[in-house]
Amino acid sequence: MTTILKLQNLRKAFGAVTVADDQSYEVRRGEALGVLGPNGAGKTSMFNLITGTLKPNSGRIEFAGKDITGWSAARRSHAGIARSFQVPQPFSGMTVFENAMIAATQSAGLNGQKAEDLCIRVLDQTELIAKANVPAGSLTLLERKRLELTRALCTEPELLLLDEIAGGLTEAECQSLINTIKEIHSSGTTIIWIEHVVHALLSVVDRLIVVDFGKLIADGKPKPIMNSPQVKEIYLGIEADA
Ligand SMILES: Nc1ncnc2c1ncn2[C@@H]1O[C@H](COP(=O)(O)OP(=O)(O)OP(=O)(O)O)[C@@H](O)[C@H]1O
Repeated sequence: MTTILKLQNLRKAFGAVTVADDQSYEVRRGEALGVLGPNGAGKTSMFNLITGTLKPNSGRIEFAGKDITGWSAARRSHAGIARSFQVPQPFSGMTVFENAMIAATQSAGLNGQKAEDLCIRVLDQTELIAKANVPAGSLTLLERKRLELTRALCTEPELLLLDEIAGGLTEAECQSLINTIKEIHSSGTTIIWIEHVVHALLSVVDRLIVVDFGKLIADGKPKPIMNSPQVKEIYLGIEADA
C-alpha cells in the first residue's frame, strides 16, 4: 500500500499548551486509523493541522506525495481531504439535498447534473435519501451525523477525517452509523477517526495511535495498544466519561 498522508516532526503550540509535539506518522492509502487520547490531548488540533485551518510552528505534511504544509484549507479540500466536525454544522435552514449540493459544487467543484448525481449517490450511501427535501434543522442527532458524513463525502475525498462522530448516540444508532462508516471504508476511502466511543472505533479501525499532551505515545495494532497499562488508564477514563 502507498502512503497517502505523512506528518513529519509536526509542532504546534498555543502559548504554553503544546497540541502537536514533534508528531511524525504515516497513513497508508485505504487504511482506517483510530485516534485515542484524553480530553485536550490535541486530537482535534491534529485534524485542524491536516485540513489546514491551523498552521504548524514547524514540521511538514505530505498528502498523496505532495508537500501541502503551505496550502490553504480550500486547496487541501480540492485535493481530497475532508472532515466531519465534532458538533454537526449544517446549514439548518436549507434542505439536506441543498447542504449536500454546497459541498459538491463549492468543494468538489462540480456543477449541474454531475453534482446532483454525486449527491444522490452519497445520500443513498449515508441513508439520508428519504430525507433529501427535509430542512437540515429538523433532523434527529443520528441524521445530523449522517449529514456531516454526506457533506464530507460530497467533496469526493480520498482521506476522510471523522471527529467524534459516534458521541451521544444510542447503542442501536451507533451500530447503524458504524455500518455506514464500514461501507465508506470498504469502498476505498482512507479514514482517520478520533473517537471516545472506543468499541465503535475498534470495530472499524485496523491501527490505533494514542495522543497525550500533543505527543504520540503509541502507534500500532489496536489489541496490544488497548492492553498497554498506559493506554488502559486513558481508556478507562474515557469509558467513564462516555
Ligand atoms: N485556537 C486555540 N487557541 C488556544 N488554545 C487552543 C486552541 N485550539 C485548541 N486549544 C487548546 O489546545 C488543547 C488541545 O485542544 P484539542 O481540541 O485539540 O484537544 P482534543 O484532544 O481534541 O480534546 P477533546 O477530546 O476534548 O475534543 C486544549 O487545551 C485547547 O484548549
